[in-house]
Amino acid sequence: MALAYDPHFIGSENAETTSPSPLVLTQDELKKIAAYKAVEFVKSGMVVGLGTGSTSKHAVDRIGELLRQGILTDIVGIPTSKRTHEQALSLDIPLSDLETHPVLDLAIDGADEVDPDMNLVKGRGGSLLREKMIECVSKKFVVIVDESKLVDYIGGSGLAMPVEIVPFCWKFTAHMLQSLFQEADCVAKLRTLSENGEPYVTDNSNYIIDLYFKKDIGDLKSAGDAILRLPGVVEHGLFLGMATTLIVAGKLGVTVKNKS
Ligand SMILES: O=C[C@H](O)[C@H](O)[C@H](O)COP(=O)(O)O
Repeated sequence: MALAYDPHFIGSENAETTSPSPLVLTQDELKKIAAYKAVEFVKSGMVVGLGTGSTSKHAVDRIGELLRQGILTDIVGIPTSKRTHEQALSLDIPLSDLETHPVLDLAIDGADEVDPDMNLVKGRGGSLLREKMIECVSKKFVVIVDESKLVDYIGGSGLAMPVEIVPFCWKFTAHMLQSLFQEADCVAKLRTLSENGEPYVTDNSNYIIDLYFKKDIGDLKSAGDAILRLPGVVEHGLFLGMATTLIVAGKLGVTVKNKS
């Protein structure tokens, strides 16, 4: 049986706290706990980047709830995807964009992988470009994950590292990407829709190539730079040195780690 969410379960910053109950929390409950903890960083009057994905969804819901209760006021949200835009609209969160607010006070978002230096892989939900544009101009970027997202090294989950590319001659770009990481035994795959096998199209009308590595890709900055040098590439899902705070919810409690 899953435990009902208890906001008082969360402990203080930089401290590991234990759950008052031996019952096992579901992964979604852990995501919610991390998200609610992150929303404690949101103060009235802030411009806040609203992330995308199943973890961020809880944070956006919570911001909407606190606005409705009048606990938060004068919040401006900058959504990182069309999906989050719709969610925020449904919650009456006032929205704006980077052209009006080129600097954000805070952004909260999930991640697909987090390494010990707080480098991230993002974009398995398809929203990496808008996320990166918004999160790289946020004074504080709070990353929220359940403990399953922690890896020893980037690529360590064996799951995809997404790259957003233009649709024009996508097979060529996929081939170039795969060739770039031959030494890591990379396989590049076009992301497709499970329903009909058609290419997945991002909010920016692009495609996504998912890179799978069998070996460590080595220096992450060099890897990211090499990807960006390929002309058909728009952006990649490596978010290096961007996270300022990491909130991890695990079976034993919540950890808040700040960038050193
Ligand atoms: O494109 C999706 C985003 O980068 C998500 O933040 C990331 O995939 C994590 O998503 P979730 O919280 O659903 O695991």
